[in-house]
Amino acid sequence: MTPLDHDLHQERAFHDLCRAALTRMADGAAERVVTGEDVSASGADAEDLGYHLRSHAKELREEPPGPLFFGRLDHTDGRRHHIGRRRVSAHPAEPPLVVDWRAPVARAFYQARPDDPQGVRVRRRFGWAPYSKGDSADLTGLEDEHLQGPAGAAGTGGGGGTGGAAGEAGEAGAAGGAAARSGGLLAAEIERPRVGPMRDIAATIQPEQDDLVRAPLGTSLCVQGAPGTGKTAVGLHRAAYLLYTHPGRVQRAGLLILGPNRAFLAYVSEVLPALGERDVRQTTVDEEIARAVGHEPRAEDTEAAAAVKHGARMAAVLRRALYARVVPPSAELAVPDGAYRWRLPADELAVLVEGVRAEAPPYLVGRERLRSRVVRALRTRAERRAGPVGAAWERRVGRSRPVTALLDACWPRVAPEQVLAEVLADPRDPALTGAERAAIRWARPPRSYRSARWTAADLVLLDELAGQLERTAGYGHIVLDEAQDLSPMQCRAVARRTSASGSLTVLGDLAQGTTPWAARDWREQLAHLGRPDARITALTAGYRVPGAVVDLANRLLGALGVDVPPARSVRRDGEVTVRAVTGLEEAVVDAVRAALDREGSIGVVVADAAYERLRGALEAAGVATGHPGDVAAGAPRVTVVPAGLAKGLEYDHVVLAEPAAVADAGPRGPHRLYVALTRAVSRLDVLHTRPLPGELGAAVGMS
Ligand SMILES: Nc1ncnc2c1ncn2[C@@H]1O[C@H](COP(=O)(O)OP(=O)(O)OP(=O)(O)O)[C@@H](O)[C@H]1O
Repeated sequence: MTPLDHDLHQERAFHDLCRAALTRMADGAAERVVTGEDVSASGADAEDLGYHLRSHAKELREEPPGPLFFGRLDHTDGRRHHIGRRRVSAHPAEPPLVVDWRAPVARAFYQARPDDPQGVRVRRRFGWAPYSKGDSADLTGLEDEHLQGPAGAAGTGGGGGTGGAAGEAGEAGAAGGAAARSGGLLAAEIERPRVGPMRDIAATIQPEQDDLVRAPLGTSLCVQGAPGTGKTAVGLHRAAYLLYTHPGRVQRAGLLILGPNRAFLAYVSEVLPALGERDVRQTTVDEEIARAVGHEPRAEDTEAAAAVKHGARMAAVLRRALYARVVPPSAELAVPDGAYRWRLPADELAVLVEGVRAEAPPYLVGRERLRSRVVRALRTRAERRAGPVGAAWERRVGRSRPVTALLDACWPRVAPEQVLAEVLADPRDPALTGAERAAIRWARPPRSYRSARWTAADLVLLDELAGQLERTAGYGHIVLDEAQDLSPMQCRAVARRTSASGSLTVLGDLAQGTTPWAARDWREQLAHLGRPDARITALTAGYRVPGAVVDLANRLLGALGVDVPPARSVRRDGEVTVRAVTGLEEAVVDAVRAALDREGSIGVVVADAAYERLRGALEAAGVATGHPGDVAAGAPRVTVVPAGLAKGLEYDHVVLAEPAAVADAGPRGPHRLYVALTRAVSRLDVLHTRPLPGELGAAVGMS
């Protein structure tokens, strides 16, 4: 038996031990569900404890069948830790057999280097055969990196990793990235073909990513990351890390993941459950807003109207419209009280109204504040004449008809819909130009605000008004993906949902901004997000896109009008072909047929307007196609993706049909083309009948 066989044998036996321990943990948790419900003191405790035990037992039962560890640390002091996606222990009181990757002791797995070994002698990575539900995990290889010790330098022991990739450790990849340097198993994982939904990267998080994942809870971060640098992965792993590290605080305060669209959310939906976190809300900004305001968009804005409505000035416009109904009283207030009648003159009331208005509280808080100031003034008068009064008196006077009538006149209750309907029926705010007012003015105002048909941008404005009326309940932490695409008004909606002590993880790429209002500067966007001082970090090492594709995409950067560092790929593989063709449909069908001969997913990225035509051509040729984000088992391998939906998605093989049509679609067309070009994990086929758009044509000409 070779030393490698011996090690593999031992690790397999250890894995069997862990598997048995996990089964016992699941059985034990199930048993505690029963006893926990019996022994609790009160019904409420039993319910609470029962809930926690039940979800723990369920979690353990639902533990995916995959490998229970992916790494091992041998420390110089003799300690040894296996590291996996969740803690496994033979007994709760004993040290764990497998340490959760989020535990402080696991950090060195991601951060230790030969020049900073952090007490680690050997870092071991494991290679596992691909597995699916119902299979037991099969250990096929391992790879040791000696960070210190007799050899004194990094190198491999073992070998025989997944896909025969081990044994290449120490080789510096084209980009010289940490991943490329540190071995075959890591490179094999990064270059693995994509099938089904996005997977977690707990086994291969890179040091610069780990720094972001483990940043303290109170730190708001902004990650400017080139395509495929792992922004989304970092955001999701950070969410899992925060839930593990501060379970009480984060769960109580709430954690929210916001992504760009449903297809994207479907693609990433499996990552958190695979990391043991099943109860995190993942939604889009638009859906979150629609849910909060209780409306669906039922009308469309013109481009000009949407641009005005999404602009930052609308916050003040709405505020002015809302506060226009706060007016000084026209007469004195007189409140009957038994034999007395307490009075406050109009000028004194006007001072109270102005005082509250100047404090700028949320509108409805202001109304109540005015009520209590009025009552306090009445109380002073009453006590001067009739002696002390108590809380019951204050409550009675505060709710009396004259006081409520005064409030209704000076600081009336109002619904967000009412204010917005007034603004859109007759926009007058001087902060808007005549053209802007004309753009948002309703052509045919509805009879009542209740029957208004709101647009998507209107919902954002309703949400803004709701936030001006009452403080919005905030989350403890929000992970916001593709944040460059949010308008100032959408940013404000996110800011409102972050509690005062809460924090944000803002992920995005200014070069991938495709909405008309996409940000060009992070500091500005962060100010709209209410976190102007958030730490901005750039990620440039790309784990998705092969070097050849990155080089091509980087040539477009100059034309995108944003200042971002170019990406570099840590991948050693990848192919790009650019072909002028005469019939686009036939060329796409041929390219897809050829791609189907190889492993992995295939995305046909097309201009939005060409979606039906090219999808029809593929179906007519007998090629089954799926929808973006359809990651269910058995979904077709080929997806036709309108460029407008391509954001955040990835496919092994991308066929990009007619880049000029993608680039021509609106002022942000070149940014869309940049997104489309950077979806390929292994191979990119560019097919064109029209001349390639400027920068791309020049890049191809040069290469
Ligand atoms: N450390 C890593 N190890 C293995 N795979 C990684 C690592 N980091 C990122 N990846 C993979 O690279 C791909 C791109 O990651 P991700 O989607 O998070 O990037 P992104 O920066 O959000 O990209 P984009 O801006 O283009 O949407 C994913 O398949 C992800 O799993």
